[in-house]
Amino acid sequence: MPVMLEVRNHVAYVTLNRPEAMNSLDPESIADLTEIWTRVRTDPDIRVAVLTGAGEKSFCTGTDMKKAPPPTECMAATYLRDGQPVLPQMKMWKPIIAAINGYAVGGGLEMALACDLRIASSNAKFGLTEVKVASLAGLNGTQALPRAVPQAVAMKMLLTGEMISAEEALRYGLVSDVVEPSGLADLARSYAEKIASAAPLSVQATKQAAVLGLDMPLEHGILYSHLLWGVLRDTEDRKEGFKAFGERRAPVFRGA
Ligand SMILES: CC(C)(COP(=O)(O)OP(=O)(O)OC[C@H]1O[C@@H](n2cnc3c(N)ncnc32)[C@H](O)[C@@H]1OP(=O)(O)O)[C@@H](O)C(=O)NCCC(=O)NCCSC(=O)/C(=C/c1ccccc1)CC(=O)O
Repeated sequence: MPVMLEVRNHVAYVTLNRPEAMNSLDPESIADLTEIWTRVRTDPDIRVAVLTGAGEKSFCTGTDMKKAPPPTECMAATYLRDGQPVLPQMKMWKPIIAAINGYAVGGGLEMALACDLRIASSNAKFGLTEVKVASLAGLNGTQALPRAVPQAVAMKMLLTGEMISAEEALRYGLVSDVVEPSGLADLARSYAEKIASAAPLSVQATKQAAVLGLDMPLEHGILYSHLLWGVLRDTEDRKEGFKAFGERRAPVFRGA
């Protein structure tokens, strides 16, 4: 399988599984990802996802440039019927953690930018190298990178195609943690299980408030988040959370 899915303890582990091609995205991987993200978004048993690459060299190097098929129709037809590939399926209120285990290049970095948490192994490298192959970081890179790191750094990366190291990515805030390669999967699992043990509706509403709030004036964002708090106020899980606290026991959340 070009992409593997395993669900354990409410966590979906999504692994790009073409290490021999640096986990680049061929048409089969894109088809698998479309199906898998739909499952992650809709399966009530799944509360959070971890996206990573097989092996220790590469998270994902973007489009498989050796297998990209020539277009069979004009771009207008594709764009107006299907929209963008890959990223729209990742749009969901369940959190996604990128566990970046090596190169995150081109569309690979763009997928990582579409995730909510980014953690990396110390050998990871990050680049939007599309200008070097006569293309453009057209998934979200030209928009998301300048919002994720200082603009001067983003412009250098976008215009020169130069890669940065894990240490630089940590310094610029592109990732929150850098660990030895052998510790990456455990760290991803530990964050994912923490998120999965929290109340699912609360986690999703929190992501929605933070993500949508970024594009709102502050006062609107604050008011919107208060409405979301109100949406959660009457949930069974909030009652359970407060009750469990009083009874000094772990809460049992049901997403209701
Ligand atoms: C990452 C590298 C610098 C690593 O170099 P290294 O020397 O360590 O390893 P290699 O020998 O180069 O790689 C091993 C093996 O893997 C194959 N490989 C690696 N990456 C790709 C790839 N992206 N496509 C196909 N094959 C790949 C490599 O050929 C080797 O195979 P072998 O010879 O052993 O058979 C280095 O690999 C590197 O620079 N890779 C390319 C990175 C890159 O340029 N990525 C950008 C691709 S373009 C893109 O992602 C786009 C996304 C997009 C935008 C908008 C809408 C949809 C998608 C743009 C686009 O598609 O136009």
